[in-house]
Amino acid sequence: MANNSKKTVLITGCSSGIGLKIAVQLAKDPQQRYHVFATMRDLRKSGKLEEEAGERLNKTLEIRQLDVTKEDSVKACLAALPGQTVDILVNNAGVGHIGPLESQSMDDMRKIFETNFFGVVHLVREVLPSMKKRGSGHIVVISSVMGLQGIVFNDVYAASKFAIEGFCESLAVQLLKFNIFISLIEPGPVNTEFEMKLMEEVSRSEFPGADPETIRYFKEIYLPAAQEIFATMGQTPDAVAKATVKVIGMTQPVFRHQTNALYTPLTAMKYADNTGNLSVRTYYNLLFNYGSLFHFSLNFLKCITCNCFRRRVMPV
Ligand SMILES: NC(=O)C1=CN([C@@H]2O[C@H](COP(=O)(O)OP(=O)(O)OC[C@H]3O[C@@H](n4cnc5c(N)ncnc54)[C@H](OP(=O)(O)O)[C@@H]3O)[C@@H](O)[C@H]2O)C=CC1
Ligand SMILES: CC1=C(/C=C/C(C)=C/C=C/C(C)=C/C=O)C(C)(C)CCC1
Repeated sequence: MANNSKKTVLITGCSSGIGLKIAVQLAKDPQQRYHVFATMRDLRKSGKLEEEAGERLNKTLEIRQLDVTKEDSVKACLAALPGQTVDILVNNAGVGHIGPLESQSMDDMRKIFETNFFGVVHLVREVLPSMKKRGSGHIVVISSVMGLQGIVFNDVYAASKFAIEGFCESLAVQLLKFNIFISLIEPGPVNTEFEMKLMEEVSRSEFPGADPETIRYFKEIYLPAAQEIFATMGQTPDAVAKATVKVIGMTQPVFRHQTNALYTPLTAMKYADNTGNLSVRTYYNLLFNYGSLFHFSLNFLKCITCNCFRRRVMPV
């Protein structure tokens, strides 16, 4: 049972990756400020979390079942919490989706939104009344740099993260009146099972409905470049969890936090040029024209922030 002096934290998607690490770091907080309910949709996957929680298991960390796309599961999980209250809600559960748009079914796309958008909306809607009544609360969302800047062949995934950013940006203003904070954590690439799941899906698909030229761009240009980006600038889930735990510990939590400083020049481009052409054309050039020149090494990040590159991308 949660100790009254501790804050109750509910985290979604704790079977692996970022969610698992946030749960463990909060449960091991040196000041013992948190009682963590680490949830997952399939309890058969609890082994890794149990192992990492160690002696904190069933003390400051309890594991519960929760599928964010299932109404009954959400209701049952919240009803079983001590006092049916959540002080800090961490919406981490999410699924990726890549590939040519023409080969994706509408059903596949809806499933991405069911988890990444409606899954969050549903939980927020459920916890809000009691947070408002108590005049306190913190809602954390693991969004993405793709909630700020789209990436080629990630069209629907990026759209789901843009959607949640718009939702939070709108809601945050009203909630401040109730002393409830929202924080969007925006990681760049993170080396978790997320990417492995995508690669596995891609290896099984023959991309029905997509033309050979698009399939070639996806497989021969995008995929190797993306893999190199993960290898060169990918963060560990521990690093993203550490940044999230820091935001959770703030007395006045920030609304946005990008976890990867190497990636910020890429998200900043759209604010540097209102027409949007700078970012669209820079991504185009990085992918199709300068790939071999830059080898997608970290140096390109320095390069795209310099004026000579800007003049080449946008000649007057
Ligand atoms: N990895 C990356 O490069 C980045 C990831 N993110 C975001 O971080 C979050 C965590 O991803 P990450 O740790 O990398 O990936 P993982 O695949 O390791 O973790 C995703 C977690 O979400 C769970 N999940 C998926 N669908 C549901 C559902 N319907 N209900 C409950 N849980 C569900 C998974 O459970 P199960 O094991 O059952 O599938 C898993 O526990 C996601 O929101 C993702 O969009 C943001 C930026 C970059
Ligand atoms: C930066 C960059 C690329 C890839 C970026 C990737 C792959 C980002 C992944 C982010 C993730 C996985 C976020 C999850 O939410 C390209 C298009 C290869 C080329 C141009 C520069």
